[in-house]
Amino acid sequence: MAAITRLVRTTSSISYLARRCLSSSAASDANSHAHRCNTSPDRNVQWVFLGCPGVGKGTYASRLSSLLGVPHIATGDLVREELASSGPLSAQLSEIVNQGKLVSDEIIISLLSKRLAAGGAKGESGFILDGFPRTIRQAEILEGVTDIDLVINLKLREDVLLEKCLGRRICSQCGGNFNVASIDIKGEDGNPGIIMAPLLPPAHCMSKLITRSDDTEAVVKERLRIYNEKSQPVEEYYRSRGKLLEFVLPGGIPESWPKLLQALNLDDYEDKRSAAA
Ligand SMILES: Nc1ncnc2c1ncn2[C@@H]1O[C@H](COP(=O)(O)OP(=O)(O)O)[C@@H](O)[C@H]1O
Repeated sequence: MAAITRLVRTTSSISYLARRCLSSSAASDANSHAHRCNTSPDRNVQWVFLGCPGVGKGTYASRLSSLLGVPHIATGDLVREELASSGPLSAQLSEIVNQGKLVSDEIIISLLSKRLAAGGAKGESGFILDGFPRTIRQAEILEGVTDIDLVINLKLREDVLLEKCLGRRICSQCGGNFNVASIDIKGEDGNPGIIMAPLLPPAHCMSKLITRSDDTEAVVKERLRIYNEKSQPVEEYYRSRGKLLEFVLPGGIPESWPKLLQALNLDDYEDKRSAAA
């Protein structure tokens, strides 16, 4: 309970800086809202990324965060930092994460509150959340304390998700995220194929690559199962509030990034920003 009260305090203190991208007619479709969203340089977005493990939430959230100048806050990273710190929660978290289960709402909200408070103290405003909310309860708590402008729901077929999770690599030195999976699925029965080139590290990272301990086949399958059970209802939660933008990834970063920017009406954002300067 204390953690939730803290989240209330920290998110309310930053929410006044947010501008609503979506208009108040919540029943309207988020896709058309997103097209009309007039992002300006003084705007601090409060966006959420949803999507299955391996879909690329981290990649696209991090790119958008650099483009828009707002922090990218991934609760999975907060959990991994806590694990690495060998703090009081670390043994308990390690068991949960390595089984592919969700950490309790209390713990995740406590980690998120601390992160938001630390950002607030540094003058951060706006955010792109990645990996939160993952349960209806988390969504309700978030909705109760702040205005989420837009929820981007990334989609990719399940066989690709598994391959992408198994191909994930992190450089133990620079922390860079890479992917060695090479996806080339031919279209069949009227369904389109999909090609995703690997995202290979530079030569100096090659010998330092590590794999997340929860990116094994059994654990990824369990995480996908849990996503369908606990997190898919969160999509419906935001859809019914007119905040959900569905985005089916057409391929790797080179094809998907420009199309995502287009869907968000951000394709000429840099030009708009320089024109306004
Ligand atoms: N919002 C959350 N609620 C509960 N557990 C979470 C949440 N975010 C992250 N976790 C925990 O951290 C793990 C890693 O999260 P993340 O890096 O987002 O993985 P994924 O690749 O599955 O999206 C999850 O499997 C879960 O145990």
